[in-house]
Amino acid sequence: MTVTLEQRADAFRRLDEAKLAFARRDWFPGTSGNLSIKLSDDPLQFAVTASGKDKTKLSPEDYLVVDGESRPVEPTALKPSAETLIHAVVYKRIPQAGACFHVHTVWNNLVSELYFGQRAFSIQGQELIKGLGIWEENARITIPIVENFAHIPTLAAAIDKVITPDVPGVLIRNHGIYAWGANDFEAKRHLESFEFLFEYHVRWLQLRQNAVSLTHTS
Ligand SMILES: CSC[C@@H](O)[C@@H](O)C(=O)COP(=O)(O)O
Ligand SMILES: [Zn+2]
Repeated sequence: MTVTLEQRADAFRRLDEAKLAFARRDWFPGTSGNLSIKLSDDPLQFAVTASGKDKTKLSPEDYLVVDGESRPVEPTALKPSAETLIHAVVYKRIPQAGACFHVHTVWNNLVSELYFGQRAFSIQGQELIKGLGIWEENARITIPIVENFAHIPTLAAAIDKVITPDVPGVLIRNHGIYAWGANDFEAKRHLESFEFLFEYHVRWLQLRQNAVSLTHTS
């Protein structure tokens, strides 16, 4: 299937929108983060952020199109995100994924470190779990956590082993989250829901700890 110039331009425009929305929340500290939107399945091609850019800004050199091996499909001086291989793994492992977003936040880093021992973080009974597309009564979700291997093929292989269509995300220890969805709208909803759940959980732990300390000092 050939990707048309219109599809490419539409994906770049959607990436601009997602990028600005996340930038407003300070989700791209120090040029971290990367975003992609799938353009075709067979052969796999997706639009992805160029490496090392300031993702709080828009420029004509922000994105490029790559194939399933993370190689640019068009002549370009741009370098794809250093973590493009992870996007490729998500699209190959979860064929229904149409967009994949990665951000580093303090809340996702705290949760990834707190629960790395269990290699997963679970949470139950929160309304925002519905934001992940899970509507059962009192649902519990479990997001896997992988080690932050510096060697990206090793990191991508670790992610490949643990992701499933049951939960649309994976945490990397003291690094960040990858969240995906059928399209950019859904991937953004999933990412925002995860981040709400992480922040809620860490704040709740802090409040509980403060309450315990108060009981012991009074
Ligand atoms: C300087 S932030 C850390 C980066 O190594 C990486 O984790 C990241 O998210 C951004 O890398 P990039 O190559 O710009 O997509
Ligand atoms: Zn990263």
